[in-house]
Amino acid sequence: MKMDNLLSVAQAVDLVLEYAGNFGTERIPLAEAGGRILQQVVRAERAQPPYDRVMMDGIAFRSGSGPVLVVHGTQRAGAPGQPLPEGNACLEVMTGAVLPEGTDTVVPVERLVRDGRQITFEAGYQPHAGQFIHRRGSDCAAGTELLLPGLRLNGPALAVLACNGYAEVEVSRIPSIGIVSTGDELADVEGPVQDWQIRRSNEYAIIGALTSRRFNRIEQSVVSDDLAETIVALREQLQRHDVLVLSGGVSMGAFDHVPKALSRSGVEKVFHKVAQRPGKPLWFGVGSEGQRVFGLPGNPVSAVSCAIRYVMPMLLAGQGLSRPEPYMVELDAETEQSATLVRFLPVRIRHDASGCALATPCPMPTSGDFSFLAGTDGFVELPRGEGVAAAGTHAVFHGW
Ligand SMILES: Nc1nc2c(c(=O)[nH]1)N[C@H]1C(S)=C(S)[C@@H](COP(=O)(O)OP(=O)(O)OC[C@H]3O[C@@H](n4cnc5c(N)ncnc54)[C@H](O)[C@@H]3O)O[C@H]1N2
Ligand code: MOO
Repeated sequence: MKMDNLLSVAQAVDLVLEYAGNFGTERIPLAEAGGRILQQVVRAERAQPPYDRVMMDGIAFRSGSGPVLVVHGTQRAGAPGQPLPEGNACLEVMTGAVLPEGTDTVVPVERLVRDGRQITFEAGYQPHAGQFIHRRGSDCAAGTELLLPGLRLNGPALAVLACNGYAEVEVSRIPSIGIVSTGDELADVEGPVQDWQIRRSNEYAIIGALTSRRFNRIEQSVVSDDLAETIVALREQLQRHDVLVLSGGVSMGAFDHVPKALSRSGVEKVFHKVAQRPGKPLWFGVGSEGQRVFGLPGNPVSAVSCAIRYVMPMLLAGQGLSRPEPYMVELDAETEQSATLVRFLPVRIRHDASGCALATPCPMPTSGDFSFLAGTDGFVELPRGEGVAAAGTHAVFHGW
């Protein structure tokens, strides 16, 4: 059958990922590093904690001394450790303070009975020697490898960087992405719109997907359905960006100039058309300087589905993240399959009482109707098959 000659989704994704490469690294201030991908080894600046540290507000004393202790001063956090005098002495201590020299045990203030400078413990209280102290180096030794390249930096990771003196951090560089909309029918988001025009929306679906994944170096541009103008615009965009994401102009129409304009701009085609619905006319190629170029089909459901299924995995792989584990969900209603095409089926996700993710199909009327899409969470990838996929079928989910 003719469709069988088309590339499968799996083959097309593999080809895109083959070209993922990486986009280099950059040093950025620590406070801007949340969500970025670490590209250096982070080592402990010194032992942590760097000193024996008091865990409770109370007193520190030498175990075995007493039973009546005399307070000789206060050891605050942020001050060098004080020596404890000989005899039945103790020091008032604060949480986080250096354990005073000569003490080995801390008793919380709630357990103390105080009379002026004299301290005894509440009736029946027996402190264990060495209690309530964070020992120097109990967290890690100096020089320990704490974080490795490839980690997505979350809050705790930023805290580890801060604690070890990393004011700047080496992370994967965010590629520069040019989003190019093609079409004479496209009008701006604001301003007048004629009866024969539509407002440009695909780039916002793509921007939403990009920025929610922290890809925020984006430039938008528009070209008309004119071959010469498209070539000029694409050559310029190729000089400015690592990745181009075009929408529209990749199917069979007399004004669908994108494949020709790309090849005349030195972009080598890797594939055109994939056995999928929506998004069959997807185009992917590589520029003369390694720029990755996606020609997304113009229909809005096709454009955003292909952005999620192909552009995002390529960008994430280029950040040094491994291929994500498939996120499986269970269909909660039967759904028609296609014998020849993989279906990207929009769904809403909910969880049953046992936590299992259930996907409610929200089939698209056509790939041009997308108002309903905003109420969905993403799509499932339904393999080719005869007839219907029964309720209970497991499928891979891709979130918007
Ligand atoms: N003879 C054939 N015609 C078509 C085929 C085919 O195989 N043979 N494939 C169809 C499929 S499937 C798709 S998908 C579309 C893809 O077409 P293009 O990529 O060439 O896109 P356009 O024709 O430029 O536009 C399609 C549709 O999308 C609207 N559009 C375009 N850009 C935007 C935008 N930025 N924001 C919102 N909407 C946009 C455009 O107005 C059209 O309605 O081709 C089929 N035809
Ligand atoms: O496959 Mo096209 O992407 O339906 O409209």
